[in-house]
Amino acid sequence: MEFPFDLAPVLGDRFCVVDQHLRPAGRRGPTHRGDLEQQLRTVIDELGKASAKAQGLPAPVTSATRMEANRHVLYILRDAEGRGTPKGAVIGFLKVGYKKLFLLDRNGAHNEAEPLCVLDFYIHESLQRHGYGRELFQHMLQSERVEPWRLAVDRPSEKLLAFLHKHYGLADAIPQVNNFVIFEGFFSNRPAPPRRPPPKRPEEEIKPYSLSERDFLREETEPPWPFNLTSGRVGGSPVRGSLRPFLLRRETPDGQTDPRPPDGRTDAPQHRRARWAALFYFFFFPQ
Ligand SMILES: CC(=O)SCCNC(=O)CCNC(=O)[C@H](O)C(C)(C)COP(=O)(O)OP(=O)(O)OC[C@H]1O[C@@H](n2cnc3c(N)ncnc32)[C@H](O)[C@@H]1OP(=O)(O)O
Repeated sequence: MEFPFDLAPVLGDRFCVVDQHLRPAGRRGPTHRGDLEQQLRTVIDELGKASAKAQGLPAPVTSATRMEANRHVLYILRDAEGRGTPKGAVIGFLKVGYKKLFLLDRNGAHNEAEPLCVLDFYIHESLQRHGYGRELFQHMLQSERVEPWRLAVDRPSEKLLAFLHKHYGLADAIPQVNNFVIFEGFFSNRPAPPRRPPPKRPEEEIKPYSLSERDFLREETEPPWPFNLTSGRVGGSPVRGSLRPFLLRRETPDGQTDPRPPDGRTDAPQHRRARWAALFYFFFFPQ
């Protein structure tokens, strides 16, 4: 949608956000320039008219005057590359605002709510179905920090219903008695989208396979004396005992079992059991 003036100074950024003060956040230069303000009013009025025409409405629901009278937010998408015209063009707009509404839930119960509402949405006819609507909608969702299923939509057109279904999976409308449409999930505590994974931790030193690590595991599985006497033999249950020869004992050349650990340490199981026994007596029979 083209205008007879350069749109860059009027709208500022490619995504231009306008509230009731009609002063785009990204606009550079002097804040009060009468010609720019007038041009912005023209842009808003013309966009409102084009949207009304596209929807077959008798009068625009968006105009500069209506913007000033309400606390709505207008997201305007500008063709920043100025393709075809050096003055640039407007691709479309999306208007949202909070409204107090009585809304029915799935059980037909009335709920008072103040959701963010989609009030007017338009992409120029020549650019529809090119993904601009989604780009604009997505920008709004991020700026307003709202999930799509928390929105109420004011009398959506067939095109908008198809759009919401396609891009956000919103299809299951909860019937209302007013003109607003809400979707399944509006009242639910649906979880927020998954968080970004935490930053990767710096590489840790890779620990070599070592007996000391294995000792720690073994001591955890074996209770101290006298609680390890239940299996009928000193040293623990048959299950734990079945692993023991491979873990702790070695065959000596004369066929006897060497109770020392394979690394030559003298911290054999019976020594540890003796220490546990001493501790047990110290605590339970201090005299
Ligand atoms: C609360 C309200 O504002 S209600 C009024 C909504 N506005 C209108 O109906 C005005 C006319 N329509 C438009 O301005 C636009 O089509 C919008 C704003 C609804 C969508 O913007 P677009 O840039 O076309 O959307 P985008 O390209 O990101 O997504 C395309 C999808 O939107 C839906 N869609 C867009 N145009 C149409 C269409 N003519 N017929 C059916 N579905 C359509 C479809 O799901 C389409 O996907 P598809 O092409 O695979 O079928």
